[in-house]
Amino acid sequence: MTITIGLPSKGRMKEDSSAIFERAGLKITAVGNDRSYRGRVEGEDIEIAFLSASEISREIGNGTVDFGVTGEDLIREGLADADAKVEIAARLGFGHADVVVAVPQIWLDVDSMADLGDVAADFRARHGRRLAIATKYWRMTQQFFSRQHGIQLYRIVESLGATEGAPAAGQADIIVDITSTGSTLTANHLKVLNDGVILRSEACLVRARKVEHQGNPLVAKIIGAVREIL
Ligand SMILES: Nc1ncnc2c1ncn2[C@@H]1O[C@H](COP(=O)(O)OP(=O)(O)OP(=O)(O)O)[C@@H](O)[C@H]1O
Ligand SMILES: O=P(O)(O)OC[C@H]1O[C@H](OP(=O)(O)OP(=O)(O)O)[C@H](O)[C@@H]1O
Repeated sequence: MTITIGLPSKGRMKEDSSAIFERAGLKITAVGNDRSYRGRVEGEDIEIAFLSASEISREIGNGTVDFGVTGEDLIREGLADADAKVEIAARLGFGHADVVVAVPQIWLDVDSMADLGDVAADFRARHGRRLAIATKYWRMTQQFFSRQHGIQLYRIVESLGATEGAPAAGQADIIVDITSTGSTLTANHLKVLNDGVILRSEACLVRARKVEHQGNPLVAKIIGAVREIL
């Protein structure tokens, strides 16, 4: 059985992902010319599909690829019931970023999710509408606010980019977004709530849970080889 691995074809995870496999002794060669989105691992029955980090999460979820390297945030956001569909086989130590709840710095008496719950509860009475949260992480936001913190009175405003600018632009009151150095949040006068880290994400080797993987020596070899160099 040929094993297919999805690796980032572009973006911030591209170089480190391919390098991990090389270091693990799985040397990737492109099939066709340099612009090809298919590759192979030399000497093994392994195909490489070069895809974007978000496509990789989707393709592992539906089992089109057996393994992939992508951010845990994209797995948890992209897939309902992620743990049933995929296994995080290894955390790779790059692509670190936190998915966080951030509010305007001028909200001086809001430092925690409990404080934010109080704000949300009387937001409509004060402002005539629900608290608006700008994010592209709507699944994680709903889980964190509704299930973990019992906050039900809010509205999600889908943001596809420049999310940190949404409060100043009047599109939303607060945001849920990814941060690494924190400089974009600071530049936009936002602060992370002290218990507002939803997920500490990093690049992961992720496996689609498939019955045919059980007892497959190549599957075990890939996981073993990657874990060994971490
Ligand atoms: N500073 C950062 N900002 C955004 N994402 C980051 C950052 N640091 C690490 N990441 C991680 O990188 C991954 C996204 O990478 P990238 O933006 O290259 O993906 P992509 O799917 O190709 O993006 P797009 O399709 O939006 O161009 C996510 O898993 C995210 O957690
Ligand atoms: O905490 P920081 O180090 O400031 O990083 C966080 C920012 O970096 C990313 O945007 P980027 O400009 O890379 O573009 P993208 O949204 O297209 O990935 C991300 O969406 C945040 O806006």
